[in-house]
Amino acid sequence: MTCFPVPGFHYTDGALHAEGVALSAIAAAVGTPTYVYTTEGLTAAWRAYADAFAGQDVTICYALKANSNLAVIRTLAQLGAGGDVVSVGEMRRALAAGIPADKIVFSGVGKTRDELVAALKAGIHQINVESLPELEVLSAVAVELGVDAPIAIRINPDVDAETHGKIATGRKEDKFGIDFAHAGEAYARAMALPGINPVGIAVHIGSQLLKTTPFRKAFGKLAELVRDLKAHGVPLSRIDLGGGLGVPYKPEDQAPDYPAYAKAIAETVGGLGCHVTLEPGRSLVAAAGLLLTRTIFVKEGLHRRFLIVDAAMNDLVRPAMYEAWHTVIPVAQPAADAVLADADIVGPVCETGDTFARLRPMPPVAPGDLLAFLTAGAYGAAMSSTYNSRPLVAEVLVSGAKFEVVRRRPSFEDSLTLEQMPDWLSP
Ligand SMILES: Cc1ncc(COP(=O)(O)O)c(C=O)c1O
Ligand SMILES: N[C@@H](CCCC[NH3+])C(=O)O
Repeated sequence: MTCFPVPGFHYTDGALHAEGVALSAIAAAVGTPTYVYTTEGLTAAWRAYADAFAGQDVTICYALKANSNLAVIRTLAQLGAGGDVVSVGEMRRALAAGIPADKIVFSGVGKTRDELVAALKAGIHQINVESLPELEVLSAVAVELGVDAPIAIRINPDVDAETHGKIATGRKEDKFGIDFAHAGEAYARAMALPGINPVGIAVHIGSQLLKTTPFRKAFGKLAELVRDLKAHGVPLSRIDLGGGLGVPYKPEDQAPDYPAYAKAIAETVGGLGCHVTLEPGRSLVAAAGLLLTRTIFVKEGLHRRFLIVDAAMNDLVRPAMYEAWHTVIPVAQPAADAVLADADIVGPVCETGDTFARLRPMPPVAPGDLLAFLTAGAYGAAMSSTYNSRPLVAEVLVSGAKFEVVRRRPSFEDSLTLEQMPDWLSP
């Protein structure tokens, strides 16, 4: 899978379409900036997992943090996905979108007592515990509620995921999980505590991994640990291998090899008699979404040509936050012989970091032209904000020739509803 074309997005009759819908029609109806997701893209991403793991006993819990739009979650839930959640808000979204409680895993380094109470009351499949203090609080809460908490302990395997430093999570200096060396101690405590049922073990080494080698390394270490723990009487029956499989963002990026990933899992943890859970986020939703934006101005500077668009870092923060690349293409298909010229593609926010691309070879673009930022379905809308008092970006889901606004753009009045003026400032 390269970043374009991908299932769901294509040029037809010189115009970029999402399935059977012209993106210009969505822009006319909904305005810009708007995220557009395709059912076809979501389904294709799901199928890649289903095909790779056919015949293996694997549950796929979609990591809602990548895109927590209810319609996106429900589309994946209807294909068979469970959910991986990291807050009570995500847990409630998963339930509201139709994911049954017994297919929900709760991850995260800092769950509050209230969140643990909510998770136990909802009767979810598993809580992935990341520290001894969390284990103690969970035990107390479970005893209070009169239930047993099914848990996995997240282990930090000290493996470099070979990804961007800000999204690597499995090195010893990272905040996630319990050190490999303290795993035995953690399980001994879990076995001794009332209300704790230590059924599983978990690992997640990072995000946007394009190679299988770091996974193989981490899963191999985990397998050794599982054998050792089982030999010491820990009743492990579940292994949660997290998410992390990447997607090609740049045309030259090599798409991850799903069969090799499935093989790495089978060959490392396959023979342990444990049920395997995966928590993919990005790889299920990234390619299924694009950010549709309109060019406001074209500014010819002395040193640069700037395409100033109506999307900004508050709508898609990945380039500002991780120097991430998103391929940008015009909605009107450029002529085959169009001459490319370098441009900086920037948003209106008052930060130099509000730059989506520097010196990007682009075909001719005029004010008013629509552009699409590809591979934006993951960590796009989910990380959007209202910085500079810009309304939250709208989201649209397409299915065949139909499209629907699945999150509307808030009005200015909506944006004021959470604020109030103290009496002493009344005129
Ligand atoms: C515990 C956990 N599971 C799953 C994911 C999903 O990762 P990705 O979107 O890279 O598949 C993350 C985010 O990196 C995570 O922290
Ligand atoms: N937000 C990151 C991924 C973080 C993964 C969460 N653990 C991105 O956009 O690439």
